[in-house]
Amino acid sequence: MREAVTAARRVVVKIGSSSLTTADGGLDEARVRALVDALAALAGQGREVVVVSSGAIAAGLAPLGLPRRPRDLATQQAAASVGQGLLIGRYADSFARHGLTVGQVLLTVDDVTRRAHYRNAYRTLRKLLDLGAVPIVNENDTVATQEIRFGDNDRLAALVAALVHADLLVLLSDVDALWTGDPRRPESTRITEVRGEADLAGVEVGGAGRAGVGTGGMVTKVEAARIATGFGIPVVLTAAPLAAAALAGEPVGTFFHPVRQRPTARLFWLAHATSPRGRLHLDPGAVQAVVGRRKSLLPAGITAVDGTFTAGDPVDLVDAGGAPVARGLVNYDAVELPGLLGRSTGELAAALGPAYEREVVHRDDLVLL
Ligand SMILES: Nc1ncnc2c1ncn2[C@@H]1O[C@H](COP(=O)(O)OP(=O)(O)O)[C@@H](O)[C@H]1O
Ligand SMILES: N[C@@H](CCC(=O)OP(=O)(O)O)C(=O)O
Repeated sequence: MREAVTAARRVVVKIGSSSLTTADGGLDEARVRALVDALAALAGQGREVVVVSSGAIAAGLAPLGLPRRPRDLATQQAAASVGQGLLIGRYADSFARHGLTVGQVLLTVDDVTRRAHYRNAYRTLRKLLDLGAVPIVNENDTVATQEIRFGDNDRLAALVAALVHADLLVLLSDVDALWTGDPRRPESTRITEVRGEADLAGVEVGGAGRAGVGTGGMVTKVEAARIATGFGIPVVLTAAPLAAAALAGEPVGTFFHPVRQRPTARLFWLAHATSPRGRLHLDPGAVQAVVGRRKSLLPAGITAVDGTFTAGDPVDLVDAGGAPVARGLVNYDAVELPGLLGRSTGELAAALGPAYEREVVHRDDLVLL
């Protein structure tokens, strides 16, 4: 029996497209209902459930007469727009059979990475749970552009788990566990527990199983498990039909133990959840100061700036060879920086005023990569 599972009060359950659709790609009502039965039982025990559900694009294909998952973003967005409504309708009906109400929550990357936004997302999710509703989360595919898109709900689920301070993350897929290699190969074996990085050494994590249905395959699930366990949240990875057994603490699937040693949640967030909006090129002295001595980054050590960002955005700090060495929240807009580069803070304060004495990235807002 897995005690971390049975003791969990707040649980985030992520379900992949491959577990919600039929072989020809339509939404499979029986599967949604079976999953909801397992989740409703959990809610019936007084535990809080947040569902992160994929399947909007898959559910929109048939109604639009599309034979397979489109490659271009605009058609994917159209499919998601049609499919999301059908998907939430299925969940609403299935949960209603158990007397439960669902709330749809569509999130973009910004909603879970920018501080002001994630507080907002947290408040909404918290309120839904307080009111006894089941939040059904998905990425807001219809508005997300390629650059600002997660594209995979595994990572989104890990971030939502961190956001709501979940006690457990369950990743449900069409494969019963993490295997040492492609599960179809005879030499591959099931991995029952992962205690840390060492247990993942040598594991071959491949792409999506059913071509045209799932997106990230095992790569994004293992990454999601790393993110969640880094926040101190245990993870169970298993197949959708084993959801009830997994939630009852039975030793099915793969259990990822939480990693004890962890950076503060905010910096972990910065390293894993944010996409950099630009790059600051550092001279060797600045790399030494930031990486070696954990100092703030000053304008004097920056040689060039790429990207269009505004103050508060995440940016990567790169060395002379262009390799990222750290990520941080920048204190200036991209357009302001070129005029400041190479100048000391004293000189800038004298020329431009005391506001220009501030660091470009403060050391409290920096995480080494
Ligand atoms: N080491 C591995 N262990 C388990 N499954 C793997 C592994 N490598 C690749 N896979 C594939 O990953 C698939 C699950 O990912 P995906 O199709 O994206 O699912 P979902 O739609 O649930 O997110 C499995 O069907 C399996 O074929
Ligand atoms: N947001 C997309 C899902 C993207 C995704 O992560 O899919 P999957 O790999 O099946 O979990 C959708 O609803 O179609």
